[in-house]
Formats: sequence, C-alpha cells, structure tokens
Amino acid sequence: MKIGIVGGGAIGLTFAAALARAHDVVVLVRRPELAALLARDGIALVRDDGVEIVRCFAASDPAALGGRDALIVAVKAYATSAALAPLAGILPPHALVASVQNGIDFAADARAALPHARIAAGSTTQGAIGMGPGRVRPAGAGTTVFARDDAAAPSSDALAGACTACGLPATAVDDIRPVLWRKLAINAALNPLGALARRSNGEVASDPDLAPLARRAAEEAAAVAAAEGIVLDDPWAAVEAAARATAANRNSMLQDLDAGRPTEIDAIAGALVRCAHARAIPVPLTETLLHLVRARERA
Ligand SMILES: NC(=O)C1=CN([C@@H]2O[C@H](COP(=O)(O)OP(=O)(O)OC[C@H]3O[C@@H](n4cnc5c(N)ncnc54)[C@H](OP(=O)(O)O)[C@@H]3O)[C@@H](O)[C@H]2O)C=CC1
Ligand SMILES: CC(C)(CO)C(=O)C(=O)O
Repeated sequence: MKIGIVGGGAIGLTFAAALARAHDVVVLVRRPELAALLARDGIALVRDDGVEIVRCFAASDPAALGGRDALIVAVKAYATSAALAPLAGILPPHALVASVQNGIDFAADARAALPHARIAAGSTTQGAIGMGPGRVRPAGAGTTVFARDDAAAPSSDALAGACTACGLPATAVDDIRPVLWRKLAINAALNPLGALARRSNGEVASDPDLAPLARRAAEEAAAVAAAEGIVLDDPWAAVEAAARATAANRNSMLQDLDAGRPTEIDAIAGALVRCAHARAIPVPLTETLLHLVRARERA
C-alpha cells in the first residue's frame, strides 16, 4: 500500500517506522530541515537495548503525497486544518484519510479541509515519546481503531490490517464515536489536572486532592457523551485503567506546557464544553480546567 504519514512527531514516526518495513511510506513534515534529516539519517527508534534506524521517504512539500492510497494523520489536533488543506487537489479521489489523534473533531476538521476525501477518524493507545528531531522512543504497545470505510480500496480494514501486520495492532469499527469519547473522557480527566498539578498519570488517579477532581471530570464527560447518545459505562474505571497502564507517564499536555508548545486543551476540554453548551449540560469543572490550562499556555 502507498501510505502517507502526516506529521513526523512521536506517533507519526512510530507508525512510519513500523509500516515502512512492508509498505511504500512517505512522511510529510512541516520543516524542510526535518525532511532533510530524515532523508539523511532515517528514523531512529530508541529502545533500552539500542537504537534501530529505519529508512523511509520524508518531504515537507505536500506534493510528495500525490498518489498515496491512504494517509494516517498524526499532527496535533489543532494542526489538522493547516496540515490537510494543502493536500486538496493533490490526493487521488480514492485516498483514505485516517487519524490517530486525540479529540473528537478530526472528521469535521478534515472534511472542511478536504471536502471530497474519504475521512476515517481514529484513535490509538499506542505510546510514543519524542526524543528530538527524527528520534522516537516507542512507549508501550497499544491498539489503534479506525472508523470503517469500505466504499473503495483501500478500506479502513485494509489499513488496519497493514498496521497489525507491521506490529501495531489495529481494527476498524462501524461506529468510532464510543472509542473517541472514551479516550476523550480519559484525556479530560487526566491531562489538565496532571498538567496543572505537574503530576504523573498514576499520581493524578491516586492523589487525595486530584483523584476526586479527575473522577468528576470523567463524569462530566460521560454526561455529555450520554446526551450525544453514547453510553460510557463506568468512566472512572476507564480513567483508572488508563492511569494504571501509563502510571509513570507525564501526560502529553504536561509535556507540551513544559516544552512551551501549545496543548490540545481545545480539542479535549474545549470540545467537551462546546458539546455541553449546545445541549445545556453543566460542566463547571471542565470549563474551569479549560480556562486554567489556556491561561497557563499564555504564561
Ligand atoms: N505520543 C503519543 O504517545 C500519543 C499521541 N496521540 C495523539 O497523536 C497526535 C500526535 O501526537 P504526537 O506525535 O505525540 O505529537 P508531536 O508533537 O510529537 O508531533 C506532531 C508533529 O506534527 C507536526 N506538524 C505540525 N503541523 C504540521 C503540518 N502542517 N504539516 C506536517 N506536520 C505538521 C509537528 O511538526 P513541528 O514539530 O515542526 O511543529 C510535529 O512533528 C496527537 O493528537 C496526540 O494526542 C495519541 C496517543 C498517544
Ligand atoms: C492516556 C494519556 C493520558 C496517557 O498519557 C494520554 O493520552 C496523553 O497523555 O495524552
């Protein structure tokens, strides 16, 4: 399969390195110097027992994605429109544009940027930590789920099969919304609190001050999900399970704040607050966390 990876950060390079073993992969990056570095040195997969170099083609010119059958979008949620809009007129009509982003707005953002493309939202629990340009440490095996689209080839099942065969287990499902909302509830509970209190995921879920707040944030997310017709059974159990599985992790929002980068707060708490307002559901804690993280981003 001719696969394009949009975004050469932690998760993009993880998928690119895995898929490049069996497929024709092009990574679209934002900065020409990163494209040059990847072309020269390859992707460096950093593991405890050493560094593995994986070769693949990288470019900063969107034209490099012409002729791709499928894209996996791995930019931060706030960069979807900027990353995809230049691809209009470049992608072939049959191309499948899938995502592994956090948040629930990928389909709408991608559809606005590429009105004629086949869009498949998705989500992953695969972990990856950026170790500098072109270098990534795979951090914990997870699973990836794509929205099913079998209207043309390649289908989402075929893309998921390609990921699985390359060591990144993936499936396609008819209704992606419960998957996206479950991850949203986990991120809404752990990320802002961990980022503001500067604590690991395990600490957020066990600290006597933070855990009750995380639980309330998860319950607010579940209430909004319910109004959207999506039942999230025991959202706190889902948060606790995610916190256990990633106990030592400093969540991505905390890492972004520490690095002076924008966070995905708008794609997480912001998206929840927008849905809650539209359905007149009170989410006072999520709103408070949204404002606090935004203010912290500006500090
Ligand atoms: N890392 C992880 O373990 C997980 C991440 N995710 C999700 O995956 C998504 C990606 O996360 P992650 O890889 O960690 O983030 P990173 O910040 O490591 O990578 C994002 C990359 O996107 C690039 N980018 C930004 N704008 C563009 C553009 N217009 N064109 C091409 N590339 C662009 C950035 O380049 P530049 O540096 O030049 O700005 C950066 O390299 C997020 O939604 C995240 O929530 C989900 C599960 C786990
Ligand atoms: C699940 C969690 C909280 C793992 O760190 C995550 O998705 C993130 O950090 O954004």
